[in-house]
Amino acid sequence: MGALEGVVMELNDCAFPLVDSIITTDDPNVAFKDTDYALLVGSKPRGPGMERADLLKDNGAIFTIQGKALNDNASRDVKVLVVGNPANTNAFIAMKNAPDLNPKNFTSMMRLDHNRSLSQIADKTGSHSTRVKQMVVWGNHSATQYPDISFATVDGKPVKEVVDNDWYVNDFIPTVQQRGAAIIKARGASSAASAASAAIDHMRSWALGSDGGWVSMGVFSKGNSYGIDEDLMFALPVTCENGEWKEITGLEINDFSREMISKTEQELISEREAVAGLL
Ligand SMILES: NC(=O)c1ccc[n+]([C@@H]2O[C@H](COP(=O)([O-])OP(=O)(O)OC[C@H]3O[C@@H](n4cnc5c(N)ncnc54)[C@H](O)[C@@H]3O)[C@@H](O)[C@H]2O)c1
Repeated sequence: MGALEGVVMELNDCAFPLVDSIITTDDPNVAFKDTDYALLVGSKPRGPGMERADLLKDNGAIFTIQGKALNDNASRDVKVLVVGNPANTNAFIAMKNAPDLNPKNFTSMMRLDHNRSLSQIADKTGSHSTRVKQMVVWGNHSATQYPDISFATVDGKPVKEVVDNDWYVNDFIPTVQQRGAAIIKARGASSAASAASAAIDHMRSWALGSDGGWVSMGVFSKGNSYGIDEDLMFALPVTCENGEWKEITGLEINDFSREMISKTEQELISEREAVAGLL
């Protein structure tokens, strides 16, 4: 709680025009009272020698409590963004522990992966990230994620016509998948500014709309149009309008994409199995 006081001092010192007051608490029932936007960032990092299943369980305990507190206290229209890793499964646990809230209110952060993809394409093609459209990242926020350029355009041209397939498969995909690790290696600390910026992008699109633009969000997969397991928190291509996200349906999935989507789907299914006791 001492460190939190320092955070509040910094927030006050930013003199943000929209900050009215700040409540500090370690009680989720107080923190989530009438909450409209919840950014769940706190989670336990993976320690040396820690198995993935142990990490899932330890973090699962955090997100069970937060899901219940959101269920009992938050606004019925609350928008929840889970950033803390493993973000998709943590969001899934929170959602399952909030049965009175619409599952569509829970999302996990894939926007950083989406933005990383835009930036890599812009760099490769000598364009700008704002000129890259219709990017899709499927699946889990992990090394199995599938950054898919099948529908993407740059300066109005299909990206697939501008870059060669070898770069796409052997350079672009692994670079985006491993970007988090590359940043840790270079900086000695995990991505912070880019992650915070992506969280703002995610919430801004969700709340204010994406103007028809495609964005990637980890969302509840129930009823998805791509044959993906219907009980996962899975990154899909969406547009946002009127405070709601909507899946982009009807995209043609080729064999390569199907294989990549299936791989990340299998990982999420195994994560779900590891936390079955918390759901
Ligand atoms: N989805 C993404 O794209 C993405 C990107 C960047 C970081 N992340 C993840 O976001 C998380 C936060 O990253 P960071 O760099 O700020 O890590 P950090 O270690 O600096 O901060 C984690 C915070 O979680 C808090 N915490 C620990 N246990 C908690 C609990 N039971 N309840 C609430 N809070 C608790 C810790 O006190 C700490 O302040 C990590 O899990 C990281 O892997 C995700």
